[in-house]
Amino acid sequence: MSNGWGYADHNGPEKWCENFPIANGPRQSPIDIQPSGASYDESLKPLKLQYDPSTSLDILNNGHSFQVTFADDDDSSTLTEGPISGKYRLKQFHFHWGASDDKGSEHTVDGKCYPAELHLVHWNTEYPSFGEAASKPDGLAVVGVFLEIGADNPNLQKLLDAMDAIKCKGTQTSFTNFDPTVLLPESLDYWTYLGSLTTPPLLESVSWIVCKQSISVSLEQMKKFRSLLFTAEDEEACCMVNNYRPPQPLKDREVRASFK
Ligand SMILES: Cc1ccnc(S(N)(=O)=O)n1
Ligand SMILES: [Zn+2]
Repeated sequence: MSNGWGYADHNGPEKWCENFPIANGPRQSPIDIQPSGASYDESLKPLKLQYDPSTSLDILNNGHSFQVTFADDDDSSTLTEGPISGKYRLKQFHFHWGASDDKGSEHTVDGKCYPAELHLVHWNTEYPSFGEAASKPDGLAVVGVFLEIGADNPNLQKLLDAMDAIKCKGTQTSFTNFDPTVLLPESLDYWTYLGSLTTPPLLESVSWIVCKQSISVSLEQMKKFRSLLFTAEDEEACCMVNNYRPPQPLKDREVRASFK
């Protein structure tokens, strides 16, 4: 893979195993969630997400997605309870989406794809940093939220308005005073399982927490996502779409549900 990993035929998910053999590991993500195969676990606690909007810093096109990065030098924005032990700090959130509304999410539910999926990435404060945590089996916790076509979602608008400033790979702009709580669904019922990062280096360090309820996104708002580019200003333009990894084998794992 001469020019790094991506989502094209020559450097996409089917090729990642060449440079990242863990791609065929025992706890890869995403997965197809089959609700009938998930076991309700009464010991699972409700998610406790406490975010301080003043920790949001900037929004970046990293050439694979766009991400909003948060200050993580103290416990101002954290995830606790839920399926995890201890305290995890919010590092960033980003999305995955498709070229059309029939695909784009990474997790699927009984084979159903959503047009997009939000990932809120947190790291375990048992470890000194995100980088250290990312290599530990209990190092990360990612909350996944499906986006479903429906009414215009005003809570996405600040993100969409910033996209004109980050059209190309490597561009970023200030993105302050944003509370990611507004991106969460009303119900925080969830499925949880042990998995991995869904992009290289595909580290098997993620406790996945996938919300059962989706949030809405309009057709017009999805078109704005698709206006971003994988490419830098001095490269031939390639639309940022289909930046999702397909479901991976469940292998010897269980999926638990926080709800009956
Ligand atoms: C921070 C980070 C890196 C790679 N992959 C992910 S993801 N898509 O599993 O949330 N997050
Ligand atoms: Zn992701």
